[in-house]
Amino acid sequence: MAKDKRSKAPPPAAPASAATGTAAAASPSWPPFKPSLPVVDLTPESLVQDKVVVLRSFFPRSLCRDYVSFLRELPLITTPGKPKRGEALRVNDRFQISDTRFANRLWTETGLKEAVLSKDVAQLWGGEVVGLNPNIRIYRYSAGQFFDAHYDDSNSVTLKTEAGAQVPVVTTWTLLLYLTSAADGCVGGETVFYPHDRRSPKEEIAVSLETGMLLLHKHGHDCMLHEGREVTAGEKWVIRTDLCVKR
Ligand SMILES: O=C(O)CCC(=O)C(=O)O
Ligand SMILES: [Fe+2]
Repeated sequence: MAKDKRSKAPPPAAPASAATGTAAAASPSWPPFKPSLPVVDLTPESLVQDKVVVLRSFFPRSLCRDYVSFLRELPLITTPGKPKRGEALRVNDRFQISDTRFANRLWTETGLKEAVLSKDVAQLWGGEVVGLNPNIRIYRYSAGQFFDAHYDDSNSVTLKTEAGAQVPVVTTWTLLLYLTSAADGCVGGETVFYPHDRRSPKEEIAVSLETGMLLLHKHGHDCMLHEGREVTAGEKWVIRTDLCVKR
């Protein structure tokens, strides 16, 4: 695919307040992080040098189960089948909310902050990481659903700190937290990267789902072409946000 005709992920939706003309949607009562996190020593593991890093067992299996039961009750919306020009075809059910508190909790109450800022990987992120994008996206892919090949954009965002300060940031890496896998009956759904901008099976790097694994991949101008492969049985559940660095 030519770089100038890059297929992008659909843009983040406007906040609920702008979309509906009402007050921003109430934050869900996300389940507590129990047992307390992290449950394992979170050692970032590089899958593609400087581009893809994973943290295995970031969420224990029991917590993934609690989250899937909870997320199932949220008002997920099935994407319309036909993407706008230049946008990737995404066929899944999705819930999206701007939730600063949950983004802060994921960052500070899980061991993620320490793992991301640890000196072995701290230089990867393209600046000083200050937190996660409050734009939280939940995806459910059932049999037949997928996210076609695309690139993720970098976005400018303002982060609110606990102390009330506003910090201008830019997103640099995508964060995907897988809540299900083959162990839970989900077949397919791998996240597949194409390092040379073409969808070549010979060059693909397919990351299999692992329950509780967190994956980070570089996005913006040198994002790798990637896709969420079709799920053929069971359900793939993902929490998506992004790393934010100071701008
Ligand atoms: O679900 C996946 O494996 C990929 C998701 C993705 O590419 C995205 O959220 O931009
Ligand atoms: Fe993506």
